[in-house]
This record gives sequence, C-alpha cells and structure tokens, in this order.
Amino acid sequence: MAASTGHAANIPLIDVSSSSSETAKQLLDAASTGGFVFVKNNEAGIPPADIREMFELSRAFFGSPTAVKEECSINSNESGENRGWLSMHTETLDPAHQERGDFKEAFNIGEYIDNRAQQPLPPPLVPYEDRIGAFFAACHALCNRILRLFAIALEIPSTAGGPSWFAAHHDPSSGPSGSVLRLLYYPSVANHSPDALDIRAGAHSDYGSITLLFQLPGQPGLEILTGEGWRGVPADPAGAFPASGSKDGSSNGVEAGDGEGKGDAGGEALPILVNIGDLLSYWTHGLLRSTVHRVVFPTPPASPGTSLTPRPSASATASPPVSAPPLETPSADRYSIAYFCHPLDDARLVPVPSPLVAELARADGEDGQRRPPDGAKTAREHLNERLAATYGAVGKGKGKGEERDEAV
Ligand SMILES: O=C(O)CCC(=O)C(=O)O
Ligand SMILES: [Fe+2]
Repeated sequence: MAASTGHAANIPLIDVSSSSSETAKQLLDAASTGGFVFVKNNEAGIPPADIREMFELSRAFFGSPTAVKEECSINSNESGENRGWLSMHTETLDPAHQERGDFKEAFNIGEYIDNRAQQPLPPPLVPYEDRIGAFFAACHALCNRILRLFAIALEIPSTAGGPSWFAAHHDPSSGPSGSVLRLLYYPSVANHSPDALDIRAGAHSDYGSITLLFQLPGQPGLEILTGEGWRGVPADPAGAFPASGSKDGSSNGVEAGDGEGKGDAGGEALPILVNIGDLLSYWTHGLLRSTVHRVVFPTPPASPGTSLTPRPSASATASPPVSAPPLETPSADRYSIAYFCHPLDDARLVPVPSPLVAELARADGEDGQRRPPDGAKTAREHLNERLAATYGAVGKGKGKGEERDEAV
C-alpha cells in the first residue's frame, strides 16, 4: 500500500487575473519546469461557495446506496463513453505497474449541450443539474484564461490567431470535446482494508490540455514525481486554513458550520492547482511539461489526533515558490474534484504555431512545421488511445505508467 513520503513539493503560486506578458512568462516558466502551478483564486477564479457546493454534492452522491450509483455507472449504455460512476478498483491509472485498480470511486460528468447534461444524473445530483453545468462552464473559462496566457507567452503570431489561438481550439460552441468534470472519492483507510497492492490513484500524467484540481485542507495524498523523487502537494500551500474535520478525523470538511475547511479564510480563497496534460505537452513539442503524479494513502499519525508537522501561521505569505508544510493532518476520507480541459475533438495536433515551439523542434533536429510522421492525430484520437489503456484489463497493455521514469 503506497503511503506518503512526507516531503512537500515546491510549486509556484501565480495570479492570473492580469494578462500581462510578465504573468504569461511566469506561467510558461512554471509549466515548462514543474508542470504544476497554483493559481490564486481571486476575481479571475471560481467563487469558493461554488466549489464548496460541488464538494457537498460529491459527498451526497458518494454516500448514496450502491444501487443508486449503479444506475449511472460508466458501464451502462445510457452513460456513454467516459461518463458516469466508476466503482472502487474500476480505473487503473498505471496499468503497466498496478495489479489492482485504483482504491477510489469517481463520477465523470461530460460536456453539456444546451445547458443539459448528456448522461443520466443520479437522484442526489438531479436538482443541481444547472449548478453543475455552471461550475463546468466556470472551470472552462478559467482554463481558457490560462491558455490565453500560454498563447501570449508562446508568442503565437496574430496572423495565426494570437492570444486567442488556444481558446479557438477549446470553444465548446464550435463542437464537442472530451472535457470532463470529475468528482473523486478516496474512502477512509479505517473503514476499508487496503493492502500492499492498493494505491489511491496510480502514477500517471493527465491526458488533455490542462487540469484544474480542487482539494480540501487536511485531506492530503496527491504527490508529483520530481528529480528528487515523490513530493506531496498540499491543498493549502500557504497554511492559511485550519485543517478540516472533526477531532476523530472522520469528517470530510465540507459541512456548513464554523468555516473550517470551507475554502475561504479572511477573504482569501484556497488557490487552485493547475497541471499540464499530455496533449498540451505533445502539441508544444514537450515545451510544456506533463508531470507524473499519483494519490497515496495518508501516513498514520504518531498517536491518535496528532498532526505530523506543525502548520505555519495563518499570516504566512504566499509568494512563489511556495514551500509547503510537508504534510497536513491525515484525514479519513479524501474528496477532490478535477476538471480535465480538452480541445475540440477534431483539433489536429500539428505543432502550436509558436516560434518557441518551432525553435525547440529545430533543436531536436526536426522542422518545427512538419507534421508527425504518422500524420497529425486529432484530439479525439489522442484521447481514445489513452482511455483504452486506462479502462483496459489491469496489468495488460502499455499504459501511461510507462512514462513515469521521466522525472522533473
Ligand atoms: O484526486 C487527486 O488529487 C488527483 C486525481 C488525478 O490526478 C486524476 O484523476 O487524474
Ligand atoms: Fe491526474
């Protein structure tokens, strides 16, 4: 059973509310070195109350009886490809190395059409169809803001689309895409019995353009692979939020109440984690870095109720790079929410028209404008290849895990 190494990653924190070339450069630097960045959740982000609402819906859904969840299973015909509920051990993010699927449940929500979900929603989510759709759209808007900054930093010429180049390739009004909003639930170790074969989410890199990840304070587990090995990614890099949950660690920290774990303290909101996916890395000839990550079980505390490390004071400033506390209070359950942003299905993955990408390709001995030898894939072809490996039988085939030796 893979458990936390206890070392924290250094991940920069960037304010993307400005579209200045300085901000764009900071973002490009972070994306081309570590591949992970925190963005401040300010007016350019997503209201903390909306994030909290999604966590509340997530808890309500995963707490439903199995029969309710089965009705919207990813295996049902109605749900459609890559949509619906994934039960424990269904997904295998590192098929080349895992003997058992991930120790988690998930619910994948695909793109809406005309403000309606294109899949059956379970009863706890039905009354919130509009709210979920609005959250999906807010996530997409934030991704487009980030992609716009990448286009600026990559110096895409105005004749080719300029700062709007990525947005045009991610415009839902122009066609379908593989974008997915995913609720994730990693059940407590106390109530289940993971063994040596278990991992919460196997080592992998994401498939799409960029991913937004929402975590809750006090629910650690995400780790990224760096040149120094695995490093933990805190939910709360500045340590400004009290760890959520009741004293016995059984709470998931999303209840309404005294403000603990609610995602906004003193007007500040938790930053949002952003990482580069494989497709964007491929599209930029590897300039943007898709970093391998995983989710592990929390390390048991030395004694019940004991935090493993002292938390920094709430006044700690968050200037980049953020040196996070090694571990937050290990909790029972872990809930997270990911938004996987993908280009339009028919987007062709010819190199992004950037002089920086062309230069990189030339340095690698290739003409930067040349198509890959087997002809350009579309974004949908790229995604389908990855999904086939993930949902295939455990231990068979070549999966994303093959790439995990490539540390940052
Ligand atoms: O739950 C997390 O923290 C990360 C999940 C993840 O990496 C994924 O689903 O791709
Ligand atoms: Fe991931």
